[in-house]
Amino acid sequence: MAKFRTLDDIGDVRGKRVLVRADLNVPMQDGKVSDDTRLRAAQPTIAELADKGAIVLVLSHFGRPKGEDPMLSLSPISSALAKVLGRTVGFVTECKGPAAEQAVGLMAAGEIAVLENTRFEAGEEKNDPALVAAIAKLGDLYVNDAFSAAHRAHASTEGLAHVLPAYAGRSMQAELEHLEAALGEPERPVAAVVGGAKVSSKLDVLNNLVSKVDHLIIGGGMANTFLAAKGVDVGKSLCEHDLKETALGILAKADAARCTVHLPYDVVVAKEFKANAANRTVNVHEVGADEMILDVGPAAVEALSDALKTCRTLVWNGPLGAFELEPFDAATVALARTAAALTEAGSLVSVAGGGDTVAALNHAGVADSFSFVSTAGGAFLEWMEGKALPGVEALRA
Ligand SMILES: Nc1ncnc2c1ncn2[C@@H]1O[C@H](COP(=O)(O)OP(=O)(O)OP(=O)(O)O)[C@@H](O)[C@H]1O
Ligand SMILES: O=C(O)[C@H](O)COP(=O)(O)O
Repeated sequence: MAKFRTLDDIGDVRGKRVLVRADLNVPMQDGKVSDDTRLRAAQPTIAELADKGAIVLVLSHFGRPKGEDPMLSLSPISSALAKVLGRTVGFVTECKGPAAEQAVGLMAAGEIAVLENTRFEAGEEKNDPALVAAIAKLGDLYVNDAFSAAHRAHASTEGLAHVLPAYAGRSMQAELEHLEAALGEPERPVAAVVGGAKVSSKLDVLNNLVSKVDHLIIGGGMANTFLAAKGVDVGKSLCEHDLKETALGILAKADAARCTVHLPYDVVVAKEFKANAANRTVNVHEVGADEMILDVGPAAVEALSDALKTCRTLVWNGPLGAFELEPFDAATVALARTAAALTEAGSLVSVAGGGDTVAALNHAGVADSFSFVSTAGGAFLEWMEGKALPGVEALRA
């Protein structure tokens, strides 16, 4: 970490406007934050800066909006952040421009405000210098505390670091230190569990991961795409049919790299995507045309647990099933508990990351038993692949 400027190097911030890029992209259910891990991760940096008299302006994206979308406003999340911090948090309805400048101009030393979703701006994901300059007008200093968004070279995650004095926040610093300690030189065999719903963005990662791990356990929507690629009829399951060729390429690469790929052979299916939907456990070849695969089946989970017992290191991103909807949480909970028990027994180093993955581990009651739980999903996987993360690189001293 010596290569990065941190809050230890930031000097006197009293009265200075500090733009803090946090990751407030938290899971929501029924309009409420269902897991506040990322908000708690943002707390040390925000509190430290506010206590030192800075005017703290929190920047973040939320979801993947196409332009302005009231459903993806950060307003409700700023209230949740206030609860976590135990402090008053204001909300500014823009992240740049005259209205934002006026609102920030009225803030006093030690006050905190969240600015509106940076992805409402077309220039955010393009890292547009004009947007970078407009946001930079609001601040004197920039602190990046969003390791989980550091794989994006966006205006708020990368561009700002080039135009304002830039520092790593406490959460960013802790993530980099812990990941290096746990996974810098992982003990083999290494298993990776990759599940969840972001199939297209994670397929790229798998392509690189197969040459680095000994066991690749594929679950969630990811598994459906691989099963379909192998000719299985997955019915109405979440599946990216246009990526079947890519999936086959990954399987071939895994084979060449002697990486064992584990795909479910029994699955839990339902006709509706809702809690307690009528369901049945079937062989993957027996999924009905009107059914969805919502979880890995119990026989496959037992085999996965056995495979895990032979491993020394585990990296986990993405739940094995639709864990928010009981009983489709069963596979994720069972494998998480096996991993936690192995970690507690000292035979496994377990590192997990991902917004929903962390929520799933909390749901299983085992997050504290893992060796390290990262707030990051995609960024965590790219770090694991050995890729340079633009948001981290831009902070190098
Ligand atoms: N078989 C399935 N069908 C539909 N959705 C599924 C299935 N399995 C898992 N999911 C959904 O995947 C979502 C989580 O996927 P996601 O890829 O976002 O994981 P994550 O841990 O949040 O990683 P990241 O931080 O990279 O987003 C959950 O909402 C879960 O319901
Ligand atoms: O949830 C995440 O992994 C981060 O917040 C990044 O979100 P993104 O994948 O939409 O860029």
